[in-house]
Amino acid sequence: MIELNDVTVFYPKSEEPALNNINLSFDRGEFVCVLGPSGAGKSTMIRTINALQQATDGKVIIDGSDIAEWSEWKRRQWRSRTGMIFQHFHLIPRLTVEHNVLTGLFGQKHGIAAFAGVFSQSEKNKAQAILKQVGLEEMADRRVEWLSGGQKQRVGVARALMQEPEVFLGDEPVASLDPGTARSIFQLLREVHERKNLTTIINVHDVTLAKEFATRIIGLSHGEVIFNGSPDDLTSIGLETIYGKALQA
Ligand SMILES: Nc1ncnc2c1ncn2[C@@H]1O[C@H](COP(=O)(O)OP(=O)(O)OP(=O)(O)O)[C@@H](O)[C@H]1O
Repeated sequence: MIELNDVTVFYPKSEEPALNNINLSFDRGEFVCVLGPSGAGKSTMIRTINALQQATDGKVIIDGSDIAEWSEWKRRQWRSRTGMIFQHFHLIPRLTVEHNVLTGLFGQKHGIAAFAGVFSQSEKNKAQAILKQVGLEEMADRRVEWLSGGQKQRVGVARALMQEPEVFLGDEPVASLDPGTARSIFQLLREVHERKNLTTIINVHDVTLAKEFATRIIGLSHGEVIFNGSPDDLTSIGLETIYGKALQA
């Protein structure tokens, strides 16, 4: 379980906190979508959960253990248990699809071995099996730079799966995709989430996708939680509070 207890994050030289006294918990099996306008603190929350950003105040507790007390090695271990998916994919364009997927082992292997493409046959077989799950088995040898945005994000999901994660964190993973492709990526994420019984936390701007796929929605505004409930409970009034303007639920 992931718990944020009274978590506040100030960036250096900022007068306003990026996260302000956040209290949230995330259970295994939850598919949580985080909504909020630009600057609300969504990325900061993901980075704080991933131990990339330290809380200025409060505690981040993973399975009962306080992140602040962890060694850098333990933090890295935690990151290797969390699969990250990004808006701009963060893939290596000139490498093949399969090689990019294998870089998901980066946290578990020696960095140079991972980068130089030194992977065992069993690791390659695993990458192939994962590529099949995300519908890219025919594209293993293709360079990533030749793929469409949706295909690139499937590679991003496959790379995260290579880590055998317990947690999936997405920072606007569909913001660069057209609506149909965005929906198919959410379908894939939800499918993988259910198959692996993950904890999934996705920042998203698209309210319709959040309402369709999330088991719970969190609304952030100015670093504060202003909605935390089921998709059905998110009314147009709730959305107006999150975004500060009238939106249709
Ligand atoms: N590295 C940083 N240094 C200083 N301030 C930062 C830094 N990163 C984010 N901030 C500030 O912290 C606040 C929260 O930013 P954050 O990126 O978490 O919001 P967000 O909801 O993810 O926004 P977006 O939807 O635009 O990605 C903003 O005011 C932002 O300007």
